[in-house]
Amino acid sequence: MSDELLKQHRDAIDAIDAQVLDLLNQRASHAREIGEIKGGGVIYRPEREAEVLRRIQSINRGPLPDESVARLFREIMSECLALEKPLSIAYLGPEGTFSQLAATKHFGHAARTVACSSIDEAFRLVEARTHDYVVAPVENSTEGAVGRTLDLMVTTPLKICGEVVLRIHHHLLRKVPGMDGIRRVYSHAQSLAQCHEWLNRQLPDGVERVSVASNAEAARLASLDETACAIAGQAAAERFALVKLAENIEDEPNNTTRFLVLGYQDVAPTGKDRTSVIVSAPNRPGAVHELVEPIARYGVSMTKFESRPSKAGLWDYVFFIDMEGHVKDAPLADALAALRSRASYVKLLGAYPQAVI
Ligand SMILES: C=C(O[C@@H]1C=C(C(=O)O)C=C[C@H]1O)C(=O)O
Repeated sequence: MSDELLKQHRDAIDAIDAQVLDLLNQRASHAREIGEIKGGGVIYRPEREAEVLRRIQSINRGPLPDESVARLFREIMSECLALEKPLSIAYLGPEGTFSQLAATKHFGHAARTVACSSIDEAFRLVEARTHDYVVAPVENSTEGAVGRTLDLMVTTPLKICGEVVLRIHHHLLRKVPGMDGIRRVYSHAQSLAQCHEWLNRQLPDGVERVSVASNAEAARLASLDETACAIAGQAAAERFALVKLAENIEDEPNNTTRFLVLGYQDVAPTGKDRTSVIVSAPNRPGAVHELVEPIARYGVSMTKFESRPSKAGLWDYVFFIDMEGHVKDAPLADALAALRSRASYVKLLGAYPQAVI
């Protein structure tokens, strides 16, 4: 490699960096001006952020991949927004949980993430306006619904204003190397279930499986006890300086969790949205079929249908339905109007941009 050639490229990079820096600060100045125009109103605009990310991907000519440029612009917007007003995001802690990763993936590193001791507490702190948004897991591709989040959605006054999709990798972590002398494995019940087959095959007989409040809590407990190990992700491994005994031990290679972002805010349509509702049907034959019939009739794509006990009466259910489209746009608006006329109860949980990254 010629030293002269190397120097030429590095000089070019230095000059470009100076321009990039200048342009970033120009962008930030506009964001700050926009903050003034908003005049203390809602600062975070998910519809605009989704539009920025989708546009960047559509005009990207490489060699950086679309996903990389979207990640970079995610951080740029995060820093610009923080000049208008720093956001605080409540999540199920402690630090190092997948919920925290999801919060940072969605809001970028300039947002402050606040660990809460339960999903309930995270909702309550945002409902009380102590924090701006809550990020809560709602479903996992292997294990299905997160019941507690769904139950909180029934009563919360908060609206869904975004979604985050996160690939979940689990590792077996321990304070010391080697499998000898392990007596128990800590993890969240969902993660124990997601790694069930691997644990059956690989763990020595008699190792107790102990479910705890979060994976980060599992990692913390394992950091205090050499006879224990934990199933948790990379962030928790780093935070508690644990040794990785085995990597990516999830049974399902595409293991993915979907999180919802909730706050006091309605979101305008972007052209690629999702709408979530809770409905209940009168308890008679064919009622559920009648309820969803308009969704099919108007050609709306239903991306989720989940039932939960309503807690109002025995064998009484509410249904969580996600549909592609925005409640303000046809054909979803028409389908929802028809659905309202048939359901005994409908709650609009929110209409929000589909996850971009
Ligand atoms: C600058 C704005 O405020 C925030 C920052 C954005 C950005 O940096 O592009 C986009 C949307 C908002 O979350 C805006 O509303 O346009």
